[in-house]
Amino acid sequence: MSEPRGTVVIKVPATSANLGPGFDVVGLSLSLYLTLIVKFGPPSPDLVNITYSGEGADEVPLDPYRNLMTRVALYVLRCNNHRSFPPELVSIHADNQIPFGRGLGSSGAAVIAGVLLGNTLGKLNLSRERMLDHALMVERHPDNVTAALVGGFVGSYLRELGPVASEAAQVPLSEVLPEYPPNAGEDWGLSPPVPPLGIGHFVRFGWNPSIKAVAIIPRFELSTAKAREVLPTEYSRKDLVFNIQRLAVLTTALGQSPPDPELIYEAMKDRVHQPYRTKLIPGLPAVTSSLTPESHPGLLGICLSGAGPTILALATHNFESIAEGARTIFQTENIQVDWKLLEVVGGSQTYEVHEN
Ligand SMILES: Nc1ncnc2c1ncn2[C@@H]1O[C@H](COP(=O)(O)OP(=O)(O)OP(=O)(O)O)[C@@H](O)[C@H]1O
Ligand SMILES: N[C@@H](CCO)C(=O)O
Repeated sequence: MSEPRGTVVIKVPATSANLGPGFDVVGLSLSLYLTLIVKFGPPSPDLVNITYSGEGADEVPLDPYRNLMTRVALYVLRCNNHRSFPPELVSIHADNQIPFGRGLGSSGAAVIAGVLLGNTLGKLNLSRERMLDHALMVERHPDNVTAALVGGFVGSYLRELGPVASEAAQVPLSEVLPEYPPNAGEDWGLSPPVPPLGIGHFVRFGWNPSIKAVAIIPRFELSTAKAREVLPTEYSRKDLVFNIQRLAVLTTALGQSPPDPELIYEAMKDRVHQPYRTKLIPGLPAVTSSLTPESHPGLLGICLSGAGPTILALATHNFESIAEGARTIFQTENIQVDWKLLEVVGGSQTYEVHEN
């Protein structure tokens, strides 16, 4: 018989996607965490008890069939021949530092936490690549989930799939993540849409550790879904070339020592998503154009974080003055902000805690 399990901790970082020109391509993992404390005990028919503290604690569903993390865990379990949560699972406490709907990857962190949870509960030993496949069936753009899983400054692409795998990867999310367990007597079977192999591929770029991230966080939420609705479906060649040129430079420039503010500032400009999101985030163009390395020494570049509304300023010093500069501009639009100085960190971790 295998050893009874005690407590497992799962820790997933926040992420900032896009970094300006890398829409749906690059992500950066940052030092705010979603932490799960998962407790096991003697087998019991009772459903797992979920509790939350921190960001989102007053709005997140605690029913394991409605909560995003446990629904993802259940999806991973069902894809790997486990019908449900193991009877030894007693409780999950989530402590969350990542604000919801602000562009700091809260949903990506919840999805990765769910994948790691499913992997732990089913003792599946999935490889990191296979875990990413499962995550990409839920969050279909790879930037946040890849950075949250592997950590650092990461670029990723989705592989073009053949017709069969392509169909499997396009199933509606409601089928990947059904909200409810089957009614009594019904069986939802063991045939969820299993992810095709090797959907996502990634590479980690160099990062100069003297570069920190100032996150300027407006006090309003903007859902990623809403911020994607305003984007066009077609772009001019001029705008695409503008972004590709900058992204190519940025992926190396942020690893160089010393970092070159002139190079990075221009390389963090974007024409694919930020201009269209301005109508949802008053003050965005003024903040990204008024704060420069000349006006605020130490600033390297500034952009929208993920789908917004958070602004991400990369800098080596002078953090408070950069954040206050952004605050002043947002105030003219009647938007209040909070700001945090964040470090670029490693990826997700799962570890057992042995209690005496
Ligand atoms: N820890 C969590 N547990 C359960 N649900 C969560 C958790 N974190 C986020 N969510 C869900 O994800 C939603 C936010 O996701 P959304 O994609 O809109 O924004 P985001 O991930 O914070 O920002 P971005 O994708 O731009 O970085 C929340 O409103 C909530 O429904
Ligand atoms: N690349 C995504 C990140 C948000 O999750 C977007 O900008 O919509």
